Amino acid sequence: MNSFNTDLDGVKVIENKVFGDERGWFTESYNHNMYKENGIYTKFIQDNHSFSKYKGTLRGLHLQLYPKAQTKLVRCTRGSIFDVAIDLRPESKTFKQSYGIILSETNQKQLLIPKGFAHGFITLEDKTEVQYKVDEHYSKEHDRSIAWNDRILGIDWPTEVNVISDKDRVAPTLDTFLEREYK
Ligand SMILES: Cc1cn([C@H]2C[C@H](O)[C@@H](COP(=O)(O)OP(=O)(O)O[C@H]3O[C@@H](C)C(=O)[C@@H](O)[C@H]3O)O2)c(=O)[nH]c1=O
Repeated sequence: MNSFNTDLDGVKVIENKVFGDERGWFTESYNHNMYKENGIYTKFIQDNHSFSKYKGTLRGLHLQLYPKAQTKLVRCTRGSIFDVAIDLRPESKTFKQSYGIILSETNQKQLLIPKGFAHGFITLEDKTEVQYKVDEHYSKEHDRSIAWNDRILGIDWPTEVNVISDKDRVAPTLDTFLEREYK
């Protein structure tokens, strides 16, 4: 297993070993001890899986507020996505900065996103599946959405947004979110 730090403290890219043979391939997509050896001590307690029918489906930007904040370990198991982590930790040197990466069925990369970050992705192909582990259960009361096209965040989405949920379409700007939740 290889893990790389990014410019955002705690956000890591993970590449697990893939064993190919004439049948196809095998990989350990998660191994508690191996992740621990790479400094990831998170105890994951829920696995999530989403399927998006069309290219250009945008999910995000989402986070759960404390005390239900979640660490997420994200991978794409069918198709491909542009995945983004946004640092919303007010005390962080990289507050409001984001990190984006392509995760795909082919590259098998994973993105570790710490608590205090928002997360979102756009699908780059039809029929795309995303699976991710979280370390806190879903809580509707703590679940929040921030506008995917917020001007301060200025995320450079690599493809046009075609499909978005009603919740995400009317999500507040970052400023409104911070005013409501962090003051
Ligand atoms: C996230 C989640 C949703 N649900 C339900 C609520 C709702 O009725 C339905 C669809 O939920 P959403 O529209 O929030 O699904 P989605 O837009 O895919 O939400 C996800 O987006 C990505 C970017 C994340 O980072 C995730 O944490 C999560 O917020 O599933 C659960 O029961 N458990 C869960 O853990």
